[in-house]
Amino acid sequence: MKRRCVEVDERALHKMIGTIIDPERLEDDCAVIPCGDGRLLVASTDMLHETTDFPAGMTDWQIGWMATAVTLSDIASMGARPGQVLLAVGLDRPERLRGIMEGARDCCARFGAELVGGDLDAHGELTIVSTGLGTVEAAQIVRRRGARPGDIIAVTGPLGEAQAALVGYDRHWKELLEPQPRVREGMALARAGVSAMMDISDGLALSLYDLLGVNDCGFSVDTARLPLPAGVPEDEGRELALYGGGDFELLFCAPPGILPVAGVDVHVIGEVIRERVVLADGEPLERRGYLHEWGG
Ligand SMILES: Nc1ncnc2c1ncn2[C@@H]1O[C@H](COP(=O)(O)OP(=O)(O)OP(=O)(O)O)[C@@H](O)[C@H]1O
Ligand SMILES: Cc1ncc(C[n+]2csc(CCOP(=O)(O)O)c2C)c(N)n1
Ligand SMILES: [Mg+2]
Ligand SMILES: [Mg+2]
Ligand SMILES: [Mg+2]
Repeated sequence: MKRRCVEVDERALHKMIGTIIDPERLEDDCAVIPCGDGRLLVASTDMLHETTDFPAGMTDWQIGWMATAVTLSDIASMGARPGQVLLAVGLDRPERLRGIMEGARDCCARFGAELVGGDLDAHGELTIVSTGLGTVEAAQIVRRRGARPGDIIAVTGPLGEAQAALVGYDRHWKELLEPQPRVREGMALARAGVSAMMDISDGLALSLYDLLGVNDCGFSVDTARLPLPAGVPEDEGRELALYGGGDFELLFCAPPGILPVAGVDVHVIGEVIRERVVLADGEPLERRGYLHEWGG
């Protein structure tokens, strides 16, 4: 939530969590758990609330879909195959449950996962926590750490569409409300040998800073190369693409030689550099995006 006087944001609180659990655990979109014979389990859990995540006019089916899609997107970002999803629903009105569950089931089915459990509670504000499990060969997992100078930086699709819908570009309403996790793309990119990957839930700029936080190199993007939301004037589109949240495309780095990757829409937007900074058109990029904040 945006507040005028910001004292703490979620990234600062993550640092505190890293004094309580192993900080390396916080470096990726999912927790990574060995499960024998060279395979890894990846697990993600994400909480969404009516007031901050479910815009007015969204159907209950779309709410269930979105809550599931955000978690499958984290699994995709590790190059993993989604397996199971559990949905915990803090329900404000009982008649909403069927639509929410059907949306979650349909999103699971679309991306090869199965809805296998969850929890149910009465709650003043509709709140949904989705938990997803996936699996990946240890040799194939992709983490946020691993970028190397000279790698290209790329994304899997247009940026800023969800935020464009929020500021009134109705043609992007469906992209905002029914995000499509890049599950097939994540697995194909992992097989192709990308060096680092994450999803862009909080906007490109914050995501680049997340990569900066766990790599020993920097990230330089060329704003003229950003895939912009259709139907938006270019300057505004660039602003939405850099700082808007809710897109759920994959952001990755890769040795240039692995491109193209069959069946994946790849937009190269920049290059990994030696200096530990995030640059846009050669200037330091503002660290701003969809960030939960607590103010005084
Ligand atoms: N309260 C917490 N306790 C332990 N680990 C946490 C906590 N919150 C986040 N993490 C871990 O920190 C890492 C990053 O989490 P974060 O929520 O920033 O990523 P994300 O789920 O990809 O982003 P978003 O929530 O915007 O979709 C993940 O590995 C997550 O499991
Ligand atoms: C009012 C409103 N603003 C933005 C969005 C897009 N959106 C959906 S999930 C998410 C981030 C990940 O969530 P979190 O970081 O809370 O896990 C974002 C930015 C929306 N649906 N509604
Ligand atoms: Mg993520
Ligand atoms: Mg999260
Ligand atoms: Mg977030």
